[in-house]
Amino acid sequence: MTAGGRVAIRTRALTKVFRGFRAVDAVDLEVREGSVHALVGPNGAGKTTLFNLLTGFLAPTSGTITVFGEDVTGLPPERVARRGVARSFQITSLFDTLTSREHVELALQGHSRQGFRFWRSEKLLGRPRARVDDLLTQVGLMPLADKPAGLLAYGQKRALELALVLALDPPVMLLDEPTAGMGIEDVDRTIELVRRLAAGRTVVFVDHNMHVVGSLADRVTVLQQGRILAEGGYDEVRNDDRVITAYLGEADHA
Ligand SMILES: Nc1ncnc2c1ncn2[C@@H]1O[C@H](COP(=O)(O)OP(=O)(O)OP(=O)(O)O)[C@@H](O)[C@H]1O
Repeated sequence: MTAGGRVAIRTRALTKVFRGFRAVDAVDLEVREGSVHALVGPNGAGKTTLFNLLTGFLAPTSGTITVFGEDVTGLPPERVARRGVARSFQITSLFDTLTSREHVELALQGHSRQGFRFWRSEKLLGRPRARVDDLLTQVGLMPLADKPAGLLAYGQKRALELALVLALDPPVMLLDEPTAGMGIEDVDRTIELVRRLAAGRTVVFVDHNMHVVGSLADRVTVLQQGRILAEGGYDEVRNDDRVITAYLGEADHA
């Protein structure tokens, strides 16, 4: 989790307009290599839209995105992924009848077919079985490797999602609400898991749970109405009056 000298992701004046509505508005974001960076903000602040822009799932209306200094603005997701940025997928993309092992095998096959050649570990390519076991072990699913995904508990499915993004071995990992919908036990297990997965890579995540943000993030960017409202360490932004007001405003409207 130590921040390196390089910038992993940088955006300049990044903007996404939906039919005249500025969902992301002139955002200058800097994610340092090796950091764990949280994106937070009230509902509708633009977190998901920003996430989709960073991973190529949406094309920006204007502004630029660079990954390790290279311009990726407007590139489709698979080409952004090839530059080292991969995101977690939600449970909705799991196949009920396939086992955890089969999911991970598929993810690894997709990975080698698309040729993520910048960072793949040659040593591991000849040992797919060992690699599958290793990934399942990392997320704690080895004992359930041969159970169909449809029969896994909610927290286990979320762990499988993490295994699938890890299969890509991305230098930059984007996690969309990794603890959403979890009970406290699964939340704490996931915090530990993400902390381990973050070693040696850059992680950007969106989460509404401030316990998760406080436990994991080296740096927090607070968005409101598409703009950066505040940025800094967790304690710094938590005590920022503008942030408190933004969240109180949300509670008022709830
Ligand atoms: N495809 C779209 N077309 C029109 N408006 C959109 C679209 N996607 C998002 N928006 C709007 O952009 C704003 C930001 O949405 P976004 O989902 O990025 O916010 P968020 O911070 O992720 O919110 P939440 O915490 O509720 O997930 C919202 O007002 C939303 O209604």
